[in-house]
Amino acid sequence: MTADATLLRPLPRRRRSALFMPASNPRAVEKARQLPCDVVILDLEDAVAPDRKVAARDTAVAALAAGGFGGRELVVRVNAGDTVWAAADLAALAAAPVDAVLLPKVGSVADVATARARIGADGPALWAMIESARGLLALPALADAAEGLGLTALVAGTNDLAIDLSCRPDTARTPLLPALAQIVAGARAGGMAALDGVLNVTDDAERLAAECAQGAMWGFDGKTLIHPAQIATANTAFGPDPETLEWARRVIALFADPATADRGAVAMDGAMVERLHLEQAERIVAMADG
Ligand SMILES: CC(C)(COP(=O)(O)OP(=O)(O)OC[C@H]1O[C@@H](n2cnc3c(N)ncnc32)[C@H](O)[C@@H]1OP(=O)(O)O)[C@@H](O)C(=O)NCCC(=O)NCCSC(=O)C[C@H](O)C(=O)O
Ligand SMILES: [Mg+2]
Repeated sequence: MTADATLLRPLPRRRRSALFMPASNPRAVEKARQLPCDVVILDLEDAVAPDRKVAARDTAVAALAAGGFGGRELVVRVNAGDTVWAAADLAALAAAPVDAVLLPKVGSVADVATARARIGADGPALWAMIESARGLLALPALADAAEGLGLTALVAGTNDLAIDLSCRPDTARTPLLPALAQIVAGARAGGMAALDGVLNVTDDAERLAAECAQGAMWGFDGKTLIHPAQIATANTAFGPDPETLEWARRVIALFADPATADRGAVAMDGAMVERLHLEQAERIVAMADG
């Protein structure tokens, strides 16, 4: 790839922190307009009781129309395709001012294709939760179909996944790690973003920091969250640390220097730096700048 071609590639959005909230909770939705999360996810699925589903959908649509979320990316998680609410959820969001619609319990390309048919070819981008064994097995096919279906992000649903796999996660999430790696690989293969699953515990800052660092290490762009108190930790963990940012700025400067600008590979601090690192460095700086 040439340097010019590199510059033509779109930069990804910052998705360090993606806060879920029940769309049926107007207080939480109101609060989200001021919170420092990158993504707001209004939930119509598991956080909403069956008898409040229709009201929650109406509240979500009204909240989107009212706006006031600033630069935060706006996402609505609808009910699963095999539920009585799915078709009406998607119809209500087809022309809504929403950045993406998150589909839970995706187990096949057909699940996404059905949602795309219901919401329309010109409807919002679709995101898919991978939270079952079938979802994991569908990842290569989902990566291949992503562009055609407007599928732009994969989200790990670690609660449902642990139940479906019948595994017993420890605090280090040991039995889930192969699945998390598969989700990141599927997302990258399909040109999609990858978001890590939630931590249900809201009063253990050390555990949250460790889980965010783990998600960042495994390649996720950010983490889905359930409480405002989790946002700052995710923003720090998924943003570049000062050392990485400094490295990136120096790589950019190196390739801008007339003495080395026409080189493919240069030595810096006793290590090889190539043009692929220049692209990486430009992305790191762009993400840090927001
Ligand atoms: C987990 C909670 C039920 C806790 O609620 P609560 O005890 O009321 O929290 P606090 O009293 O500490 O709240 C303090 C203030 O913060 C606001 N708040 C709380 N949570 C949120 C939120 N998520 N977004 C916005 N604002 C929030 C409260 O309103 C308080 O405000 P104030 O009145 O001004 O003091 C609750 O946090 C909650 O409902 N969280 C989200 C639950 C959710 O959306 N779950 C679904 C997504 S996760 C999932 O489904 C997993 C996945 O599918 C998988 O399989 O893994
Ligand atoms: Mg789930």
